[in-house]
Amino acid sequence: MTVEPFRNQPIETFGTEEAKREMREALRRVKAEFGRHWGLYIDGAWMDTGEKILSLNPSAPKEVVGSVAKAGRAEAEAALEAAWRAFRTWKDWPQEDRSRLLLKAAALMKRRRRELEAALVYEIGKNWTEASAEVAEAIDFLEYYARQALRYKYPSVEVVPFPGEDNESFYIPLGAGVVIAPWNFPIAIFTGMIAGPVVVGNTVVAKPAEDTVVIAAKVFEIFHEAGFPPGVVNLLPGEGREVGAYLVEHPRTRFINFTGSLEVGLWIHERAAKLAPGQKWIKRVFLELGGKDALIVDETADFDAATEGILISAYGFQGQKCSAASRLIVTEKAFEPLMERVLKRAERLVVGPAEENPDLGPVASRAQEEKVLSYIEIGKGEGQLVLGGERLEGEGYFIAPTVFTEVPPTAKIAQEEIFGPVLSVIRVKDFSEALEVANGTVYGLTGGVYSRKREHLERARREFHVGNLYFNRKITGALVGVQPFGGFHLSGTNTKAGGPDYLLHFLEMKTVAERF
Ligand SMILES: NC(=O)c1ccc[n+]([C@@H]2O[C@H](COP(=O)([O-])OP(=O)(O)OC[C@H]3O[C@@H](n4cnc5c(N)ncnc54)[C@H](O)[C@@H]3O)[C@@H](O)[C@H]2O)c1
Ligand SMILES: N[C@@H](CCC=O)C(=O)O
Repeated sequence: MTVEPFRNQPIETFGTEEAKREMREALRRVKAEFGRHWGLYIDGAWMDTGEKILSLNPSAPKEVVGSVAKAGRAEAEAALEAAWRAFRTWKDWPQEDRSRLLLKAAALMKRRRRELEAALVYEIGKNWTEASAEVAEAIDFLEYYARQALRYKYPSVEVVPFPGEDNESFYIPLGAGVVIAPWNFPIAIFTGMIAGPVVVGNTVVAKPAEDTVVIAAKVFEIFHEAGFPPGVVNLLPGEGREVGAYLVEHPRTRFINFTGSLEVGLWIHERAAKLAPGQKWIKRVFLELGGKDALIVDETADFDAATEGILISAYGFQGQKCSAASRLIVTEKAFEPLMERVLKRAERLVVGPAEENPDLGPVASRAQEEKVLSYIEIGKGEGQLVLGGERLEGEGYFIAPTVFTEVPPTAKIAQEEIFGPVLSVIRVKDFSEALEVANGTVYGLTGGVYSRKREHLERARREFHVGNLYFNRKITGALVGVQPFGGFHLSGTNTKAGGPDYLLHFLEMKTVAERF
């Protein structure tokens, strides 16, 4: 098999008239299919159930983007059964052939790129560039894991020779596992969490988040067209607490690949550790969870560059990224010049319906809106509200970019993940205190430093304890293969998605020794 070296997909910023025209056309086409219904996808076939999950447009929640059949326990059983049946043969496919299927899926995704971007705009409220970056990431996961998997081809492990014996060790897949995904990267994370285990010979039952079932169905149209054998990938939309929990506790679930909140992640960790009757393995559990990510700016920083990095990190996709900057830690001498710039730029940010490509679209759902507004109320008692702090006019879930200053490091809005367009600014006396505050939460996902002082950057490299640390740039938008992604502490098990070790999580090593 010959493949070109991996290269990241370009992200469209819609600067040209042609790109804008293409996107408007894609939005028109996706809107024309509003209300369409998809089934579950089990054992290579689409099937319906009596119940539906409706997907709403958060910019205009009266609009139904589409619906997907809702799975219950019977469908979960059927999907797991199909996945185990498929595993019997899929595990023995030559690695090149499995990789080729991912490359085919990537090619199909590229052909449908604008349509998928438009679906993200309507289903979850991403602006055009955020949508483009996410579809690019989904394609990257397919392309990257297809190539990485070739490293584990039989017999790939070097062992020390021993006289009179033939010793070999090789990797084998685990079995049928469950993928449970969040709504905030409903194509990239969803695709990546499926593609990784599957390409090395596992099979998967995938449960998308309830708010993003349409984009999940489109991913499965692509898997179907790519030609995955029946049962290798199965789509099981349903309620997390019902069908998700059922799959987590099921004795035939071999591994759980979860991305989502700390609360649900810890619950899964606990439940998956319990041996169910008939279960004969210890489930492998991967949990990629939340963040309370901090950007530090010191007095030597380029304040203009820092301002741009802060705004995109704090407000990109309305702050609904696990990597988002939700804390800004500023040294005393940097405070005034920096905050003057940040507030001047932030108050000019445009909030509106995602299809109009504003700086910020709506937050994802009514539940998100309520959660963010409740944190804003808490913040009013903890810091000084200097920008935003309110819901904006309009049908959609629009929240103004919000800034609180003089926030104590121990405040709730400086400790808990808000997952919205809210920035808590903490003033510190010097860089040492900045690092101490930055490390002072239960999370450890992303972080960043704006400084021109080499000593500060090197100190942060050693002492700022996060999985993804960025200097003099935004702290979001890790690129597949370039910045393997995952965090420390309660941010999760740090699988480093899009990194060279990711696929190993879904393999185990077998050793065979033969005495001659
Ligand atoms: N670390 C990362 O890479 C990363 C990436 C994206 C999002 N996140 C985190 O995800 C969170 C936002 O996503 P969310 O609101 O969809 O998270 P969530 O935990 O509410 O839901 C995630 C998924 O879990 C399912 N679920 C809910 N309860 C369940 C249960 N009891 N058993 C099994 N499944 C269950 C949901 O239906 C959904 O599919 C944020 O905390 C964010 O930081 C982390
Ligand atoms: N990997 C994404 C964040 C995913 C979590 O929401 C980033 O790097 O910004």
